[in-house]
Amino acid sequence: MQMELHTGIELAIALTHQPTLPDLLKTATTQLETTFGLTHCWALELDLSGRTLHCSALPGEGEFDCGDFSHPFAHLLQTGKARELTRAASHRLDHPGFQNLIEASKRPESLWLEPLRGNDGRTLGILVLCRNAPDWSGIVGQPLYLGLLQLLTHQWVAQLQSRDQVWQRRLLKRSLDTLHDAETVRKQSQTLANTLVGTSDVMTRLRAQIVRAAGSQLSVLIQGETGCGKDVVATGIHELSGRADGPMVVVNCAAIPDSLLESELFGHTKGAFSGADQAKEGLLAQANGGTLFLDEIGDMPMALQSKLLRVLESRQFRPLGAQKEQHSDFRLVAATHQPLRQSIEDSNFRRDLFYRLSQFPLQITPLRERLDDLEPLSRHFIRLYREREGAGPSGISSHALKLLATYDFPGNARELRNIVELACLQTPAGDDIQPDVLRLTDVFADPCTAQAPGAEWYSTEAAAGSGTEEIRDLKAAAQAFEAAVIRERLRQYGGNRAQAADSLGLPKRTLAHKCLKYQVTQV
Ligand SMILES: Nc1ncnc2c1ncn2[C@@H]1O[C@H](COP(=O)(O)OP(=O)(O)OP(=O)(O)O)[C@@H](O)[C@H]1O
Repeated sequence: MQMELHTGIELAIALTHQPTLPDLLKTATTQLETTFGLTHCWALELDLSGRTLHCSALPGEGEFDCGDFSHPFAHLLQTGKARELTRAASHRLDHPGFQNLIEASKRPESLWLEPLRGNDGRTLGILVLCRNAPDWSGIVGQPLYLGLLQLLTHQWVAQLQSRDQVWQRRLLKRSLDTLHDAETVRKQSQTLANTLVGTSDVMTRLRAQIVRAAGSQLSVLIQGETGCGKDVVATGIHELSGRADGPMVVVNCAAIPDSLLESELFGHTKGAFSGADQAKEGLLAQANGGTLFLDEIGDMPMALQSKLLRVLESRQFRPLGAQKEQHSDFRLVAATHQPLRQSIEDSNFRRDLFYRLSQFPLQITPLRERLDDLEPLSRHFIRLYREREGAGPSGISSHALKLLATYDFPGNARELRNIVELACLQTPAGDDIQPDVLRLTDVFADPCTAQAPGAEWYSTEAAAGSGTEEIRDLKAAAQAFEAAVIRERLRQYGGNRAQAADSLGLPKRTLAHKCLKYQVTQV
């Protein structure tokens, strides 16, 4: 009796000290084997779904489907009653998993199958006791055996409960993380809304995407029509990123002549080529620790595209004339108004570079497809005008907004800004902009066909000094004049940009950029 008590206490201590359920089951089965002289003891655990019994100690799969009555465990779980299974009976069952268990138990003479339930009523699993003697009454009737089962089920339930708690905690943490993530995105999107204005659904989604892009190190490719805000988006990415304190280096690939673009990007040593009197640090090096924004990437010459691809793979580059490679840690943002997939088809853009650039693609919807943004954008441009000029209209009337909504804005937000600024000039300070001051034809349109009131001030005659009284914004007038000259010259050369550029003393690339900027597309 003393001996039995001693064994019982030792077993109880061992069972209560197991940190996990597998440890508990391993200890319990080993203790049962040694205490009751069993050849084997297996513990089968019912999974969370309640459909499968698992026994990790068994070789092979060790899984039993609770709906499969070709093994005895399904029946046992259904009745909830313990029973003996003789060797003869066990041989008749041809379930492969069960035969595997019999084999691993060295084909014992008798098995005792004990279903286990917790005191909270849930089914926990099954104990399989094996020995080479019939008649289990000497074991399963013993108080030590019954006490052990009670302790085992108690500990088993406790383990499941703590596993549930860990699981619950994990679930809670995951949902808190998601909430926290959503809150960060919401706050940063709100900040971004001060510069990237718009209340349309697409704009709201775009801002959230920008925040996510900013939080990653992925290369971003921004695509969208001219004037739709690609620069604003690129700046937003830089400013919301961890590199905001570093430099943002902007390169307009369309504005720099082909022959200079490579040395501008990579830099050069002194004497690397004729005219290189001084060594010059390239823009790649200058972007170290910050963001490199390659605008109009679609205009990058093919030869340079291969070199850029190599830089993007290693962040290593060699300045022209240099012996050694340099390293620059920059984050790349690229933008284009060109349909790059078409350029790839036309063999003007490298497919591998496209995939490298567009790890995080962002598409900006044209303004005409997000008319909800017209009002907030117009008010934003009026505010900017007032801040710059010190006075201006207080807002814009609903009729004026209705008129704006009828226009399709080929020049997108840039064109809206020009229209609003021109209207600001003609609206008394403190009033609202009215429809009659909205010039809804392209201010850079052909002067010969322009319908807008006052359009004549930017005809080529303006250059001769006549009709300039109405000019209130010299910069806009000068740009309009430039656009008119380019358009005329292109017409003169039948659309041949090389000849038109030559006749104006401009590199072809500069002319191309100006055409883009002023939307000179047809001649
Ligand atoms: N959502 C916006 N909120 C506030 N300003 C905007 C927005 N979109 C564009 N703008 C303004 O419109 C003008 C043109 O924008 P931006 O230069 O970013 O366009 P872009 O797509 O880069 O043009 P391009 O194709 O010519 O390079 C800028 O003055 C910019 O500040």
